[in-house]
Amino acid sequence: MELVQKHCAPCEGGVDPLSEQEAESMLGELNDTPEAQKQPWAITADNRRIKKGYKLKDFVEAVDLVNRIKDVAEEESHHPDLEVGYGKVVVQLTTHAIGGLSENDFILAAKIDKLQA
Ligand SMILES: C[C@H](O)[C@H](O)[C@H]1CNC2=NC(N)=NC(=O)C2=N1
Repeated sequence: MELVQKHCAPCEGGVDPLSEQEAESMLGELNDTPEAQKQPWAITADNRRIKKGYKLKDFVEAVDLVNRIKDVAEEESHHPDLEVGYGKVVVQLTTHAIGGLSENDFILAAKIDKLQA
């Protein structure tokens, strides 16, 4: 099943974060879409987060995207760290309960990519 069709599973710890190899493999799947061609997601140097910057027309469009991210984050009970500026939204995802990356991060990332106009 594609990442975008899956749903975030509750994660309360007790499992290992994804290994570097597992994370790289999921990143490949996440970036293998038209939405990710312009600007791909990247794994941060500490291997604990994935990150992507979206370019928008202006501040209003950036806040609009944040509002749509809010809805999907609440639906999935998984929440990104967001930085908003004029014409930009930077999204970072990690799974706090395990101190690193889980499949939930990649699922939410795939759903956020679909929100772009
Ligand atoms: C029970 C519920 O799934 C957790 O409290 C969620 C809430 N949102 C979350 N969001 C993110 N990004 N990481 C988490 O570990 C997390 N935990």
